[in-house]
Amino acid sequence: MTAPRTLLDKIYDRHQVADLGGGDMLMYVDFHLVHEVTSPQAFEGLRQRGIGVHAPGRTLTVADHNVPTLNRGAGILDPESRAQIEQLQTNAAEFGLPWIPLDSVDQGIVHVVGPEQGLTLPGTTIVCGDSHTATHGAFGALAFGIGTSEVEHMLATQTLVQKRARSMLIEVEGALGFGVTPKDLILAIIGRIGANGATGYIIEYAGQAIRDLDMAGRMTVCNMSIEAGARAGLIAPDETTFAWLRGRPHAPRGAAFDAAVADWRTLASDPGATYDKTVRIDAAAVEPMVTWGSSPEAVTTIGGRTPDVAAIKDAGRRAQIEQMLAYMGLASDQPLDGLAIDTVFIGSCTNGRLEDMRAAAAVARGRHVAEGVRALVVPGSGHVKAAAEAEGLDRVFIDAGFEWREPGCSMCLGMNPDRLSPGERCASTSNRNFEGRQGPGGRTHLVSPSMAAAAAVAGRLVDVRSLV
Ligand SMILES: CC(C)[C@H](C(=O)O)[C@@H](O)C(=O)O
Ligand code: SF4
Repeated sequence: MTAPRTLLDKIYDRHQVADLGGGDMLMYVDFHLVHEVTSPQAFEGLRQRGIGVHAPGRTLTVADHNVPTLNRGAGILDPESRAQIEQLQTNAAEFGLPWIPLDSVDQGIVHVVGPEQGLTLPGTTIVCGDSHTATHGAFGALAFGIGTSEVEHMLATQTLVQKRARSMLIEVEGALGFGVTPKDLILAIIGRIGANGATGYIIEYAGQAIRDLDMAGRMTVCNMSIEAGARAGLIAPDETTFAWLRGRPHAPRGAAFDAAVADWRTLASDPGATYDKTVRIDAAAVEPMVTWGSSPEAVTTIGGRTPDVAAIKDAGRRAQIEQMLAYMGLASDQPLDGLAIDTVFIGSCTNGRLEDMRAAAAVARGRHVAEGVRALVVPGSGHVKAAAEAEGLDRVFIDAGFEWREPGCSMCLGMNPDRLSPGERCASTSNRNFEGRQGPGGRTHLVSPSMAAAAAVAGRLVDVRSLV
């Protein structure tokens, strides 16, 4: 009898091409997603070496970070952004790779596009020159971000040198309470284990609360694995996964789909499989969360307060927290509920899916954005946008005073025109609150889509549960 294996072990075993010794393996990678930011030097490297792309059919190029979300027909005004996107398009043409044009309904944030197209499949390996590639782990795919030199190695060989990561099981038992979302769950997990809590690990999320999540929720959770330091996050594929994938453009079809499902069912971790570390979370204890600092671990419940600086014994830690509070324009021991905000951003690869749009629209419906607040809703892809519009969500948002934009990374990070001004305070559904992330001097509070919509209508951070 073979020893019980985890989902991660099974994916490693299926993809190991060669044992390189010293704990390293050469890993076959099934799919490579490529965006405009981390690929230019990789293509240049191939050009200099006079080599092509090994598996063009297992590669997809799409621009997302630098794309404008308004007046796209007018072209890209910023010369650097324009050059970067044109370069990706040129590279795709030169190396014979599929490219999604900016005006295609298929365009969107790479981590929304991959699953939507059925390119993200259980048991596969997926990489992208982007840290939030962890998103795809929601399907039981081993998906992780790589650096530009690895992008070049991938393009040339469809393989990577990898060390087997340590495994961490995060078991979330029970059910999430009313008004509590997958975003709150992952923020609570990061608050609990810390921004480096999973460094060196790949997390498998399991337990009733995880099984109960829809695919959008699972993607939200896996997306932020990297914010806990993990290389990747994984969730065992189940009926929810299979139903979501059926009929997707690149998923297997007909009998091949059924055969694939039979195989995918074998991927779940075996009973008795062991992990290097286990963390248990009680779902019922999770509340709507909001970050107060410039690290995702600087998080508390909406009813919570900023840390009481005087009570922090460790001088280094105290200095760090004082620095974060100063950047955020917050005092020690200050309540978060009621804090006035200037801007709201609903979107990103964390929360830019149809289910997120619906959650935000449910709060926005029949209400209005508070005086003086700028509120952006940015669907994660053209398909999310079209599906939301088919349900009339665009009207709900527009009638409520939100701006309804074209898909892209948008205000998740300041690489395109959607930015915060210095000192501006934003309730954001994105995944990082680092200093300057949404624009120099911008102050980011990470929240769920419903909490972001609640902040927009109230003009301040507020417990969404008090609005319903
Ligand atoms: C630009 C890209 C390399 C970066 C990443 O790796 O994640 C970005 O997507 C981000 O979210 O910070
Ligand atoms: S939406 Fe944000 S986190 Fe996701 S890929 Fe774009 S910049 Fe990175």
